[in-house]
Amino acid sequence: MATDDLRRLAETWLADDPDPGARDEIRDLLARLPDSAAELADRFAGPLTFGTAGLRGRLRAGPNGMNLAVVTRAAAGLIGWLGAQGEPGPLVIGYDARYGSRDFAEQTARVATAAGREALLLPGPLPTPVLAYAVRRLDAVAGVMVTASHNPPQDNGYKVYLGARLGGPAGAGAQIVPPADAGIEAAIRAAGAAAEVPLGEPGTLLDQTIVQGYVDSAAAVVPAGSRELTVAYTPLHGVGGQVLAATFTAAGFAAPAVVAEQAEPDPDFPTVAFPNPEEPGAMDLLLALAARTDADLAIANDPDADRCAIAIPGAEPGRWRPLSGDELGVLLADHLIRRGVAGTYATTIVSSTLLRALCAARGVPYAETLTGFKWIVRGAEGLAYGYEEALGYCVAPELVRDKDGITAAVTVADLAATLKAEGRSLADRLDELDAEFGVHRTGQVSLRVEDLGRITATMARIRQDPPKSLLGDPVTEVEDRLPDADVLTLRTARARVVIRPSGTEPKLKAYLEVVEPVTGGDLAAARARAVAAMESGLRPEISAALGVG
Ligand SMILES: O=P([O-])(O)O[C@H]1O[C@H](COP(=O)(O)O)[C@@H](O)[C@H](O)[C@H]1O
Ligand SMILES: [Mg+2]
Repeated sequence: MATDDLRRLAETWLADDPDPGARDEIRDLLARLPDSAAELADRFAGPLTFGTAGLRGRLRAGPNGMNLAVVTRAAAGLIGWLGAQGEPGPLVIGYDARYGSRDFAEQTARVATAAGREALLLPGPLPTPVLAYAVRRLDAVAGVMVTASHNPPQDNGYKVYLGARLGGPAGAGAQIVPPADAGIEAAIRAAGAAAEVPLGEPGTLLDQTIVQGYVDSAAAVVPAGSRELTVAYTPLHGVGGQVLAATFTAAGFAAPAVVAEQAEPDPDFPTVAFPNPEEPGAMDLLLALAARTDADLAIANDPDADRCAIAIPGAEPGRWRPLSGDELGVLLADHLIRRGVAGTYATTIVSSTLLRALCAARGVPYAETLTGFKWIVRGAEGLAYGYEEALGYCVAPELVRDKDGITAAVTVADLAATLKAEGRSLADRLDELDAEFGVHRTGQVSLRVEDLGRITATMARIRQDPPKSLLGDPVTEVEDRLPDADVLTLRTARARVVIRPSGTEPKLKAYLEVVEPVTGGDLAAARARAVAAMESGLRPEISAALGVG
């Protein structure tokens, strides 16, 4: 864009931005033109759009960031769209402990009340699943959760949920999907200037009853059983701590030992490089605590507590083994199937194929959807359970129509305690599943970029010239989901690779799977072959194909 056009865009925005800090940022960038041209162009590259999980972006001024002006217009668009649907009912609003979260939540409430809609604010920074629960429980017309989940501290985001009347039976309390997201985006564009959006009263602050309601229902997700279990836990500087501890004690477990440095919400996430349990090192303090307290199970939530990661004692004393989302996802499915929980079991096209095999063997209905929990929860009539490889699990779809790191945690604790009472462990159950179905080893390669164009270019290049062979086997199938979804799947006899751009972060992701049959009952040998195929074969091959490293 020409510098003059950029300057005009920025000046127009400046005149409308209600936040003095944000105005200073833009003024500063304008003063430093032409040196700041690239930065300004990026900030005005376009509006944030609804990705995998709502709006998400850097906290910074301009349309391509999360800031008060963008949130005001987003709220005005949402409220306008709800009005246009002719649906009455309250909007319920939650927020995490990130920079800006509370302000963005309160601004959303004011936009709602000015338009004559009741706004109900959750009583403090709380987990995303509490908001998703509240949308259903309070029969809200819609919900907003201000959070950027596990993203870096500089980010924030805005998740939008619809209640039963607009979301339909499967989508009641779930995040928005097309066409609602496009409709709301159009309403946001039409909302006009942020400065002209009317602001009303601050809305109604809900009391702790809603939190207690969630805690009681979450605890009731697990049936009575053994509660002999020692747990180490971290909320990873996020908002999960109190609700998780309350849920554990309500379910009859002892309160877990908590990583002290990460126990309280802190928007700087000071002890981790990325507050994402998937990232290397994020669980180090947790594993140290688990070893120190001789725990049976280590549990981490992501900062908005909709994800759950666990680690189990390793083969050698003092060593801990973090499980992948696929491992825990299949363990939970297996547990619920054994408990006789009827209905469809669902996962996504980027998760392990083990759930499909398990469901087929047990005669249980199975469904597969695109990436994102908004799709999983709509994946089937009569959903019993859903999970995705990104550490997301829904064990109680009638309670929370989204992933829920709290009910997942208490369910895996129930499973671990049940096994422990039988003198067995989660590791034993994983062994049994591998012996029965073969070792399904999954992994991920991701390309983090500064320039989003690199993602588009890489996808185009791989579409044009996909790898002909992987692990020495010919690629027998290349499945392209365009135009429905920007997803490419490659298959060989032993491996599967799914490549797609992230919808929440500037990343290209490849999801890898290698399946190694167990021959002659030798599980250890099959595992070793699977690890070698993944680490010395598929991972380097795909890293090279994507240009990672
Ligand atoms: O960030 P969260 O915890 O809200 O999680 C969100 O983003 C994840 C990553 O999505 P992507 O691969 O497109 O970046 C999705 O797997 C998940 O379903 C979605 O709810
Ligand atoms: Mg999250």
